[in-house]
Amino acid sequence: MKAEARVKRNEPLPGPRSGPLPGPRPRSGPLARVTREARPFLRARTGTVLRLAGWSLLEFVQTFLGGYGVARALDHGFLAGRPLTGLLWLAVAAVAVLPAQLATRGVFGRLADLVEPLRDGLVRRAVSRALSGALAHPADTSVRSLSQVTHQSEIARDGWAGLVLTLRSFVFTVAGAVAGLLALEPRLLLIVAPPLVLGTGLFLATLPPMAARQRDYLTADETYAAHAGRTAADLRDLAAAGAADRTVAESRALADDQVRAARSLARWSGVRVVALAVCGRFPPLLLLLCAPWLLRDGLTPGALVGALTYLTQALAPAVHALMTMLSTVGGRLLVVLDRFTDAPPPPAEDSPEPQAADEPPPARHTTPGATTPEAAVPVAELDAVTFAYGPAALPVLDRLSLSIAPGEHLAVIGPSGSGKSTLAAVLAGVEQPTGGAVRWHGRPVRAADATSVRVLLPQHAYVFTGSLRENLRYLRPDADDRSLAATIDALGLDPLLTRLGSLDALLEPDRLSQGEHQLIALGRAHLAAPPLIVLDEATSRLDPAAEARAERAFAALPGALVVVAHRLGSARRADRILVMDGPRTRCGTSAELLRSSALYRDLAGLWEPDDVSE
Ligand SMILES: Nc1ncnc2c1ncn2[C@@H]1O[C@H](COP(=O)(O)OP(=O)(O)OP(=O)(O)O)[C@@H](O)[C@H]1O
Repeated sequence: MKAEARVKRNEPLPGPRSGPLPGPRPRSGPLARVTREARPFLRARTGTVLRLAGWSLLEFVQTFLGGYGVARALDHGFLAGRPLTGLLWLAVAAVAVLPAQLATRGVFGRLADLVEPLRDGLVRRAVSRALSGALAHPADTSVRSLSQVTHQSEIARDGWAGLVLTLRSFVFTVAGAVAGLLALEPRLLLIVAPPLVLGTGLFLATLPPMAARQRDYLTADETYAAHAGRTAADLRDLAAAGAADRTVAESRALADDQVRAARSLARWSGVRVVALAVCGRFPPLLLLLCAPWLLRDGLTPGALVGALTYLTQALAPAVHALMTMLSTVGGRLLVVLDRFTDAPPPPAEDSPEPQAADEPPPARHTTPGATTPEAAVPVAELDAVTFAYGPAALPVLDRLSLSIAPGEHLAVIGPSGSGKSTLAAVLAGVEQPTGGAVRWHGRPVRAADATSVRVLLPQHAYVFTGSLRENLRYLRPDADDRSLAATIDALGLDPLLTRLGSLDALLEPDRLSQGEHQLIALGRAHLAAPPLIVLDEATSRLDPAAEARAERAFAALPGALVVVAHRLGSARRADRILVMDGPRTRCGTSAELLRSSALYRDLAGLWEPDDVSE
């Protein structure tokens, strides 16, 4: 069933074939991709486009009469000594505004037929993709799909509506102005056309690179945000694993990428401003410069003023509106539409099958409580430790004393908020106690000893882009292949290794399940084999059998193991159990706790029977 549900890489998205932007993602720029995919959408709506054009003709008439009326009012009216005729022509120019208002109503009526199908198609596509993604990546939650169904499809709809309105208005205004200039004096076109064509050409030339830069910028921004989010979530693990420097270097490189992308975008924006100036400001300037020569050569003053009316009242605002629209909303629209043309994510291989945990627990290297000189010194010790998250806060740990022998396996249990994670952090030296003392090997905790004495693994596992070998050897760079193989075998990492192909194949954290993240982090700690390992929900994404296997693998190491446990089975595997219960906190074997701790009796009764079975 699983194999059937897979989605092939670059397979066309399921969903409406006639909907907008169908098909796989070709290897071209975002503008070319979106244009190619938009063509069939527009072709299917030729009738709507023609009706929009029909209404827009009224805008053509308004523009044409705006300049022509002024020219005639001057030449045939006021300058010819016929003020009434002049006023009549001005009235014609003014009345032409009324049908244009009618056009606006008609245009808005038709607009919905062009805009809503786009939105519906995008939503259908995003939902299809989310469903395919969910089948291919059952463990993933797709924030992107949610954003596409809601936010991004709305941006696309609004952007598309704005673009249609502006583009339509631009085309008919320019056509009206050109027709007016031709009617007044064709030579006028020769003067204003070159800067118009040059500016428009320059502007159009900036579209593809701007679109690509905009996408680069967005990608750099998203990559940085994703990295920052992961870093924040894994902060404790990063600190515990001594990966701070590496993380800072990665963040810096990503921030540099972002700055580079922003600079490049800004450079192209500069070119666009120049295009706007050439297109909008140069034509009236040129016309004024040529005015003396034109007037001497027979151009009437009315035609000159009419031409200036076209350039300043119609052309310049239309060019400005179009360029502003394209560079703001247009850019966003392009990027959003391009995202919808993305191929669905490649399928995850089948997750590793849960490992059977039927092998007997391996022999322990060190017996807790043994009387060797080494065992006499606890690997970690809390001496009347008090810890509060602020001067006025109630202490989470209140004069807690605890001693962990080398090789001992301790499980920590308790209700939510009872302080299990806090204890793990204090024990691992990540948090400093407000009172009492924490000692490792009988000595006060020193930051310098951190990674050599203990590894703390919280729920969010730290996995970086690189090979499996690099990830596993992170805390022990000199580990040889035999040790690596032993760790892989002990933790059940073989299915992942088989899928990757080799220890040196590139491992991309985003393509791994959360369980695989945890297995890699566990493998790293296992290979390092420090004197103390603290697992704080570090196996929460593993099934009970894989969790049991991991805990047995750690228990087989010579170091001590402290596990914040959420299953009774996990607690029962330990040599001792610490029940966090405020002033009634108790520590002992399961049999002892059944007698001494009411909370343990309750928890043991509440936990599922199959938790105990393995
Ligand atoms: N960074 C923090 N700042 C302030 N209070 C905190 C902080 N972290 C934990 N606490 C509080 O300290 C108490 C103990 O939290 P802790 O996370 O150690 O409990 P827990 O037993 O591990 O809980 P859970 O099983 O839900 O993870 C809780 O009341 C919690 O709200």
